[in-house]
Amino acid sequence: MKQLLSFRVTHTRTLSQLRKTARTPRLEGSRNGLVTCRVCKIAVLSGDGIGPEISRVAVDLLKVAGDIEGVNFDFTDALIGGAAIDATGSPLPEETLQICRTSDAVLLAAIGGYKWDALPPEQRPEKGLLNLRAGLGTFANLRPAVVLSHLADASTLKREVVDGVDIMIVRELVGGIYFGQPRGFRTNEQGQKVGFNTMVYSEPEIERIAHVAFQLAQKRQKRLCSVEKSNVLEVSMLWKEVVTRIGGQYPDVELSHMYVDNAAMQIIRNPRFFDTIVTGNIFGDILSDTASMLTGSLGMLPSASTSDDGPGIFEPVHGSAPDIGGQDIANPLAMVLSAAMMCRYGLNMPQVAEHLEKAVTSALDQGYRTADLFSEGTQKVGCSEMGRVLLKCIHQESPALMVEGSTA
Ligand SMILES: NC(=O)C1=CN([C@@H]2O[C@H](COP(=O)(O)OP(=O)(O)OC[C@H]3O[C@@H](n4cnc5c(N)ncnc54)[C@H](O)[C@@H]3O)[C@@H](O)[C@H]2O)C=CC1
Ligand SMILES: CC(C)CC(=O)C(=O)O
Ligand SMILES: [Mg+2]
Repeated sequence: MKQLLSFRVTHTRTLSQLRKTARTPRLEGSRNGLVTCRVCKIAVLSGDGIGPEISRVAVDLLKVAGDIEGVNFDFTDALIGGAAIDATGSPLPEETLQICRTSDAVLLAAIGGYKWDALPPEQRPEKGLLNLRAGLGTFANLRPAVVLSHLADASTLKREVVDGVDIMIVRELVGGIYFGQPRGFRTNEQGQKVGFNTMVYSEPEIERIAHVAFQLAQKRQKRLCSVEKSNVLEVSMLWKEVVTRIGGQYPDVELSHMYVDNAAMQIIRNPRFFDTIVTGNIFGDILSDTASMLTGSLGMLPSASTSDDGPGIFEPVHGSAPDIGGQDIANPLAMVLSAAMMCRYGLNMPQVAEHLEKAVTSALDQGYRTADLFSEGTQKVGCSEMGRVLLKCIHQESPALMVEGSTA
């Protein structure tokens, strides 16, 4: 966790620079003319599957950490994904988008599930998430994959391969093949059904994500690897050309290029080669799930998605895990670390983030593991039990500030 923390501290300034309109929490209440509390409006989108279980843990921790630091989190629950389809017929109701737009940040768990898999593309839960990202313009998705020393043996790869890994994947989030037109189904001349999508990027779209990635790399190890498929795809040829040109403005950053198939292999073969990666929407999606296994579990990877203005979206990298939904066995740590990223980068409240991050470190130090990370010699806990352990850790760190009525 030390490495994760040091990444966070080191990069705070870059990320707040990226968020040109950093959300400034409102001030509320005064005692003898002194401000006593800050108010942060958070849209909570729990979604489907394990979503409600893991977001409950994060919200409970935020309340306690906020109380300790004099921050009043004003949470508004809103529907997205399958839950929204069931309630309203739409995977992203207009009301949800409005709540998100008027919030300081969006804390999202996950969407999707078997129940909705047969729906047409426009009506699926995934469409709700894509439309939310597009609606808020969150083009820069930062997905850190950091191997914590306590968990190096939890990876399916050897400790000597994963020890010390600290990769930042910068994924373009509102363009590429997930959004390109035309898309759909048609019938060809032979009467056969054909499905098609379009992978498209414009120069400005590549330029803005490249700037984000170079600026992040400047604050890290100053090595940026641009991942694409320019040996085959025109869209990737343009990607490489634009990233190379933007690189001229960042002579202190060593830029390399890699085809995505090779990158997937190198992440497994020699992950420490990578410092910062910049890539398009679908490649970043796939490579971040790949990189998650370096850390021991997909349930460990948080993310932050930022725009030029407006609230960011903070969500774990994983999906709704319908295979384990409702069983209280999911790992809530990616969700908790996403909430920490929200506090640190979305709300500029590093002191609140620290409570959450330290609680995660401390719970792992004490040997608590959810099923995905469990091994002999550690203590297996469920999702809500891990939540209680984390709350206890926060209270142990700040005993003098123990909040009346809180349930450690
Ligand atoms: N951002 C989002 O909301 C995303 C949603 N999805 C949706 O989620 C649904 C399931 O997709 P999958 O491909 O199965 O991906 P998934 O990420 O939900 O699950 C993949 C595997 O990882 C496990 N897993 C994931 N998160 C975990 C956690 N926190 N703790 C313990 N184990 C965890 C699952 O049990 C499963 O075995 C689909 O409907 C998909 O479209 C998928 C990815 C992202
Ligand atoms: C639309 C989502 C399901 C895409 C995804 O897997 C992700 O963003 O990680
Ligand atoms: Mg994904």
